[in-house]
Amino acid sequence: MTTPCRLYIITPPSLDPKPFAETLKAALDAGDVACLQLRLKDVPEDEIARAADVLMPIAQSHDVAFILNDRPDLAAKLGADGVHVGQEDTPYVEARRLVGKDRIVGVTCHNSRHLAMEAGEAGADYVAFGAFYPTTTKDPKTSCEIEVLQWWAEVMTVPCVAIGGITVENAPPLVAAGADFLAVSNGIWAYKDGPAAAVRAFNALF
Ligand SMILES: Cc1ncc(COP(=O)(O)OP(=O)(O)O)c(N)n1
Ligand SMILES: Cc1ncsc1CCOP(=O)(O)O
Ligand SMILES: [Mg+2]
Repeated sequence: MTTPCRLYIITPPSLDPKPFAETLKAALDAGDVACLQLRLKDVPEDEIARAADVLMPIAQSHDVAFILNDRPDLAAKLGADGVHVGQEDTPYVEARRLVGKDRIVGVTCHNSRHLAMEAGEAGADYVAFGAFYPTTTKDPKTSCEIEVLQWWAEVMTVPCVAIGGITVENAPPLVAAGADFLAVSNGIWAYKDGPAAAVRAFNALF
C-alpha cells in the first residue's frame, strides 16, 4: 500500500520571527503538514536560535516535525526534530553522530540515483531530489527529471522528497510519480490566496 504524499514546508529565506509566527500558525492550522524546515542562510547562529525559539513550539504543537537546515550541531542543541544536510554540508555520518539516532536526518541528492542510494544505505531518513522546476529561492546545482522519483518509489523504501519551484499548479506529476513529500517554500508563502490557502490546496491534491 502506498502512503499519501505530504507537505514539507520550508520557511522564507528571511523572516522576522514574531510577525511570521502568526502567518505560520494560520498555515499550519489549515491542513496536514509533515515538516517545517527553518532555512536561514548566512545568518548568525543567535538569529537562527531566536527564530527556532519562536517557531519550533508552533510546529511541534501542530505535530509538525521541526527540521533545521545545514546545522546538525545546532539542531541537537536547540532540540529540533531533525536536520537537513546537503552534499556540501556536514557529511551524513557526522550529522547522524551529532543529532543522535532518534532525530530525522535528510540528505540532498540532487538528481543522482547513486547519491540517494548511498544516503539511504547509510541510514538517511529521507533523500531529497531536485530541482524539478525553476526557482528563485536558490540557484540549484541540478535539475531533476520526474522519472527519478518514479524509479525511487518503485525500487526503494526510504522516503523521497521532491524540491524546487513546486507550486499547487505544477505539483500533480510529482505526486503521481510517487514523491513521499513535496518540499515547498515560495509556492506556499507567495500563493495567490495566501499560505493557508496553499496548504489547503496542496492537501486537496494529495
Ligand atoms: C528538503 C530539502 N531538500 C534539499 C535542500 C537543499 O539543501 P542544500 O543542497 O544543502 O542547499 P541549501 O538549502 O542549504 O541552500 C533543502 N534545504 N531541503
Ligand atoms: C532549497 C532548495 N534546494 C533546491 S531548490 C530549493 C529551493 C526551494 O524553494 P522553492 O520551493 O521556493 O523553489
Ligand atoms: Mg545545505
